[in-house]
Amino acid sequence: MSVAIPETKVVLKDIKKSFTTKNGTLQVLDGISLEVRENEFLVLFGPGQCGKTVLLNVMAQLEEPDAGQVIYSDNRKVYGNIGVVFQQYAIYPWKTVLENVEMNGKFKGVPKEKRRKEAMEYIKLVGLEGFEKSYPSQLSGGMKQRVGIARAYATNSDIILMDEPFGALDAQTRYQMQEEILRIWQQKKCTIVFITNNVEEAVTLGDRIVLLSNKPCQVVEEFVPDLPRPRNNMDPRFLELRNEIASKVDLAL
Ligand SMILES: Nc1ncnc2c1ncn2[C@@H]1O[C@H](COP(=O)(O)OP(=O)(O)OP(=O)(O)O)[C@@H](O)[C@H]1O
Repeated sequence: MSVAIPETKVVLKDIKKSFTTKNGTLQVLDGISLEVRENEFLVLFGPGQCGKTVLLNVMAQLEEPDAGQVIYSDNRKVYGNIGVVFQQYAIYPWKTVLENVEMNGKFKGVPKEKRRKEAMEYIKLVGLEGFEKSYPSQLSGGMKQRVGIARAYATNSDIILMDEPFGALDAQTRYQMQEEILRIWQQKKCTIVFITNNVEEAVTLGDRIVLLSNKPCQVVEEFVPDLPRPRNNMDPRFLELRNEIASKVDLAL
């Protein structure tokens, strides 16, 4: 029996990035190399301020690295062709849910009828059916982030980058959204690169967890949880892995 080997979607090769600040040069990324595979849920986990957002911006080609390469398997032009979900919702307050979700299609000149139909599908996928005409101010934090997820999916990208998307939510909503993102990803498979500084979230979500060190940020170790989904955070194996990773973060600090 042949086993399908997942295709590599993105390769990061020895990425370095520094900034010039009033206190001198701040080396943020210091030689990051990793591979992102087709349809995996990859978690990048590291302490606060270690450089996760900078790394994601480099992957999204919003930021130019000083050295190293970001290579997409299909040589794509990334801008506008990759879905990104940000921590602070980043949705337009003066636009409705539907208008926010169809925004990318509008920029790309997709005919109105087609982009509306697609946007409605994604609104349904994220559980916001019935709220198409609502404005962000009428939505809870979790619902706003559902809009962000639907908008990212509506780019029709096979890769979605998520920068601590649940970081601003209260604990209860955060748990609920973790279940939701897994349901959405299992229903509509794509590659997700998910940033978090929460170890429990990392173990709940990741097919693979890449532990990053504090600045200057490097890859410390990779973990592949051998835990069935849905994962139970009271399972002794879950706790063991969570503790192992957490102990290595302390070392990294
Ligand atoms: N444009 C910039 N100019 C100067 N310093 C920057 C710039 N962008 C990021 N930094 C610095 O790079 C470091 C890493 O920032 P980054 O936002 O990537 O951290 P993070 O790991 O995402 O943090 P958090 O988990 O708190 O969101 C920080 O010290 C930040 O101040």
